[in-house]
Amino acid sequence: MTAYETIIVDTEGRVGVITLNRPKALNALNTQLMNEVVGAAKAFDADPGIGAIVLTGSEKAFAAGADIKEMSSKTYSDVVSEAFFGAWDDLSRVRTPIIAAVTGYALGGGCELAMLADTIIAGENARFGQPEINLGVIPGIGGSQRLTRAVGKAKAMDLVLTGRQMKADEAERAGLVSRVVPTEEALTVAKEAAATIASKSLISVYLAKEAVNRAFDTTLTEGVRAERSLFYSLFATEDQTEGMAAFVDKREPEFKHR
Ligand SMILES: CC(C)(O)CC(=O)SCCNC(=O)CCNC(=O)[C@H](O)C(C)(C)COP(=O)(O)OP(=O)(O)OC[C@H]1O[C@@H](n2cnc3c(N)ncnc32)[C@H](O)[C@@H]1OP(=O)(O)O
Repeated sequence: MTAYETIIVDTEGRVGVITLNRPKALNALNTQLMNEVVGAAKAFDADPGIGAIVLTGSEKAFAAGADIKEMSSKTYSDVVSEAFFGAWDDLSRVRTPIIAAVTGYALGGGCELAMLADTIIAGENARFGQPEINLGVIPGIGGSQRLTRAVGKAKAMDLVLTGRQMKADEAERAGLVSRVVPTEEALTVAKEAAATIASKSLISVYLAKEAVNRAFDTTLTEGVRAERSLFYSLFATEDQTEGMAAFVDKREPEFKHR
């Protein structure tokens, strides 16, 4: 069992749960927390017993951004030589689907961390924003890119340039979050969605995630070609045989993840 100081790690069946746990600092993302979250996510990803990951915070704050107190004294040479925030990029290489259950503040790096997940389920009290402009900087964990892809240029410019906060209902209309639910239900709904994903064939889940992500970094023609190739490859798996046989036999499939 790995001991963590800034997160709580748990499993429920085939679902891994990572809870940010720096309540006094509204889950501000310091270097230790970054390394712990990334380490826990990678450990879940390496575990074939885990089929989906839920990432969450507290009711008041998913995360109020990068730790401004840690960041405030850094110089240009510090951030370059440390490759500051670089470890967060590892989350985008996790193949196991990650669902962010967001309640409260998801600001700056908090919003960027939620967007590093594959989908976001928000409580009604969630507040999203990229307020870095108020600190004399800009987003640094992919916010200018992922937010723009999620909500389009007009709203991304609005949020990044004004630093204003966006409520959950606006975030849902804009396409940033997949569902808004009562605040106290957000974690439960996220865990249920994760359990549903974890009940599928892990191989098809990996390839489904890869196919959707292709849409963000290639042309439509190349993306459709990549999807077709991934689709064909699934006909080499036992789970495709089982999944289709189960439908024909009118029974539930028993996936073996191979
Ligand atoms: C990663 C990059 C490059 O994209 C950059 C960033 O992420 S920059 C950070 C962006 N986030 C912010 O600018 C939000 C900063 N926080 C706030 O504006 C407020 O805390 C709030 C609106 C989220 C909540 O306000 P309130 O309820 O009044 O609580 P506070 O008293 O302000 O906060 C409680 C406690 O938490 C500490 N805190 C909050 N946010 C951070 C943070 N981002 N970094 C470090 N510490 C944070 C705050 O200082 C308070 O602690 P004490 O000072 O009382 O010990």
